[in-house]
Amino acid sequence: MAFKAGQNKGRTSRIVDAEGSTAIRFDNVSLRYGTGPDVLQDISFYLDPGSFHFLTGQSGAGKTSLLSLLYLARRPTQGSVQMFGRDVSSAPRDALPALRRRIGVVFQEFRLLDHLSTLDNVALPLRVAGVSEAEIQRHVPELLGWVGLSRHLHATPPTLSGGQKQRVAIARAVINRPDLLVADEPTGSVDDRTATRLMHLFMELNRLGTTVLIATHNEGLVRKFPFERLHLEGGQVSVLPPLAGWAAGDGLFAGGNPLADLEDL
Ligand SMILES: Nc1ncnc2c1ncn2[C@@H]1O[C@H](COP(=O)(O)OP(=O)(O)OP(=O)(O)O)[C@@H](O)[C@H]1O
Repeated sequence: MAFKAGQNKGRTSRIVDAEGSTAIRFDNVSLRYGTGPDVLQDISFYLDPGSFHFLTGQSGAGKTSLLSLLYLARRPTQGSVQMFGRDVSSAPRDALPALRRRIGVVFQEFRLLDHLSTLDNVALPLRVAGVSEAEIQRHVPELLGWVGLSRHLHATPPTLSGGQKQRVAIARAVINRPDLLVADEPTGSVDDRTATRLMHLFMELNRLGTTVLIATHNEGLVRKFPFERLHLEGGQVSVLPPLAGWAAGDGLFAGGNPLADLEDL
């Protein structure tokens, strides 16, 4: 599959594996809002480059807060966050836009631009990166087809259902094949069958080298896929083993490309 257009050239200084993905390291990170209590309390963890994790925890446990540190919307109150081979928590403000372009984000509330079409929303990261219009017209409809939105290329977000908007948001997050994908409840507005198919899209992205972290309340999904869980509780984090009882390659993809039937959505 080729849902990006030549974006990996000229990148340097990362903790990388052979695929060009990134490692994540939190050291003694705390986060609080204003004068409130610590939402994250002195947490430390390391995620391998090219890994795939679920982020779990009850409502209010701090999942969105942790993701906001990863997509560089906030800095920790204490501690350091290492990504792309550097301490991003102390990176100068003018370094942040370039770092953010390497991160795909699916926001819980989608954050689509209502005045732009589906196609133009998804094309945004490519346009920012200077990808040619010809490539955009080739790649964006292809990806929107994979997520089942071929018939909605020119629709604007206010005319779409919640599940359709969610798939536009997912397409926008993955189109540029980011080094890191963080997704906040990315299957919260779709049915189980579509959720499973979207997981296949994330897994395909991961296979191509992207480090993936998916926050979810959907225990059925967590039980279905064999990924470790970064679990938040009481401001603390633990890395827990997969809930699914099968190993990657055991048969989920038997019969070919898992993305092949996404067009039927
Ligand atoms: N902007 C903010 N200002 C003040 N408090 C906040 C802010 N954002 C989150 N919080 C608080 O931080 C805590 C963690 O919230 P967060 O949204 O990170 O949890 P969550 O695990 O993502 O929850 P959910 O599963 O319901 O989305 C909550 O107590 C919440 O009220």
